[in-house]
Amino acid sequence: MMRGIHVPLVTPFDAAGEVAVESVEKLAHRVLDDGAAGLVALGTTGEVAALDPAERARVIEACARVCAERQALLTVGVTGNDTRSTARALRELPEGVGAALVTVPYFLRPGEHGVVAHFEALADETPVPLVIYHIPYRTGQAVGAATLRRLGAHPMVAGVKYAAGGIDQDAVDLLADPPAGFDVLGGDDVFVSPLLAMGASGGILASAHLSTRSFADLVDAWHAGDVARARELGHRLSRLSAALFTAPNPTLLKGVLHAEGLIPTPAVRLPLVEADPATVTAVRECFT
Ligand SMILES: O=C(O)C1=N[C@H](C(=O)O)C[C@H](O)C1
Repeated sequence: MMRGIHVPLVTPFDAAGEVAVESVEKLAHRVLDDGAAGLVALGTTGEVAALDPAERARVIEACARVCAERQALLTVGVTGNDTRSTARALRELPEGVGAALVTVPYFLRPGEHGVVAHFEALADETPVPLVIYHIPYRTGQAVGAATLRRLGAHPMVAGVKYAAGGIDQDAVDLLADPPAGFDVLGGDDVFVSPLLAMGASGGILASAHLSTRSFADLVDAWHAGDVARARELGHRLSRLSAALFTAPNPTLLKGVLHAEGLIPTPAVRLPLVEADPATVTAVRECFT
């Protein structure tokens, strides 16, 4: 269901600090024109925590409009660390949303039994398929291959965005024997190429706002078994991603998109602060 590159869109702000909806739509069309398979709205990259409910609704609406027109999958980030409110947020997702990217409950550290109970409860009542967002360096909660395999057997769990901060033993175990129909998507930009080499279906990558076509080609090359091309693209793109993540995401990405004339301002909301111009220049040198 989730093969290919899914771009977690930034939320651009205009000079008055309001969400620049027109710019969201333009970016969405641009990445889909360049080979992305779908969009992710309200991810970390979209600064979801800094948006109020009305702003979140406008971002989803804009992305849903574009995805409907382009027949692309729209995934929406749903973050929460209690099961009841997360289930409510899933039930309230509007028309046009095709999947939900749901973070492993963060900060609380409920243990893997708690993670299983959380996702099974959500999967039993969600209106759209779930993608588990596994990012232990942000959530504080480990989730092993056996747990992901068990959750992946649920018909409403479509996959995992795998962001363990590297290629760990659980990634190797999971990709050796994933549940049928369960997609493993790279979520750490720098490590997407090795994950694809091991059998991942694609990636949810902020870096794919830039060089979208090359990221899509990277997925295709690994899937087609064109190792020479995949390696060359993988090494090149990992340098771009490494440069892009030398400052907190999406500060640098927004700086670059603004410098390229693709969003009206580089503004981010506190506690994020804008990237300095020298780092923006360093990233631009990686893809020009
Ligand atoms: O918003 C996302 O989805 C992503 N967030 C990650 C992060 O900010 O650490 C990076 C990844 O590329 C996608």
